[in-house]
Amino acid sequence: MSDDECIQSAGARIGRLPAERPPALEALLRRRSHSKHTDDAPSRAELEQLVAAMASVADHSRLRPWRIIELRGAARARLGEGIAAASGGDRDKQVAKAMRSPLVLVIVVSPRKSGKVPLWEQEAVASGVAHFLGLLLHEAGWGSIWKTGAHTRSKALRKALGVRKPEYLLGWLYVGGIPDRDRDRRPKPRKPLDLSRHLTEL
Ligand SMILES: Cc1cc2nc3c(=O)[nH]c(=O)nc-3n(C[C@H](O)[C@H](O)[C@H](O)COP(=O)(O)O)c2cc1C
Repeated sequence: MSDDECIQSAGARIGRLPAERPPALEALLRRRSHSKHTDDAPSRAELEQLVAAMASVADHSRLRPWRIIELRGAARARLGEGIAAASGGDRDKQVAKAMRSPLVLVIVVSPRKSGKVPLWEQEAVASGVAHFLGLLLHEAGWGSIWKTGAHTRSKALRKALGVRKPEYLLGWLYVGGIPDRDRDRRPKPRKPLDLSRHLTEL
């Protein structure tokens, strides 16, 4: 099956879709994470363009209750050092893990005071930002994967990354170039959804 046939069959399972699928649907059907990256990474200018697009994420009262910390080069070690401090684990091992990709984007919930918008709604916005950013990165030809861990919300990791309460982490995206062997792969097969469970009616 060609890439297009594979995507087409995924789409066909979702519903009656026009032959020319809208770009957002196409991008979502093709989206996948990549855990292995080359040393290439989006430039600061490219990243700014993608992050600027997050102004369109649905956001109750437009609080924009999030921020992203960009880690490149030696700064990536801060992630590993924070995890090692939180877990009491091997610093060098954690630092090596954090440096596995050329760019790390730490996703931070930055709660705003609001009588109307509770924290869970603000976290939902930050989560949307992480999802859309991963989608846009993929569409732009970059690989990314959202990671977390047992110490994502630990004080030690927050401290290492300069994140102060009430801010907290939603995890981080490892970002980089997609290796040729992965780029050539056909779209990731997805188990079709059981729509009787995921789309219910009253
Ligand atoms: C909030 C969140 C946290 C995640 N944490 C991890 C993680 O720590 N380790 C991991 O291997 N995958 C984690 N994942 C899943 C990967 O990001 C990815 O979705 C998964 O490998 C499946 O690949 P796919 O996105 O191509 O379907 C997390 C996903 C989300 C949304």
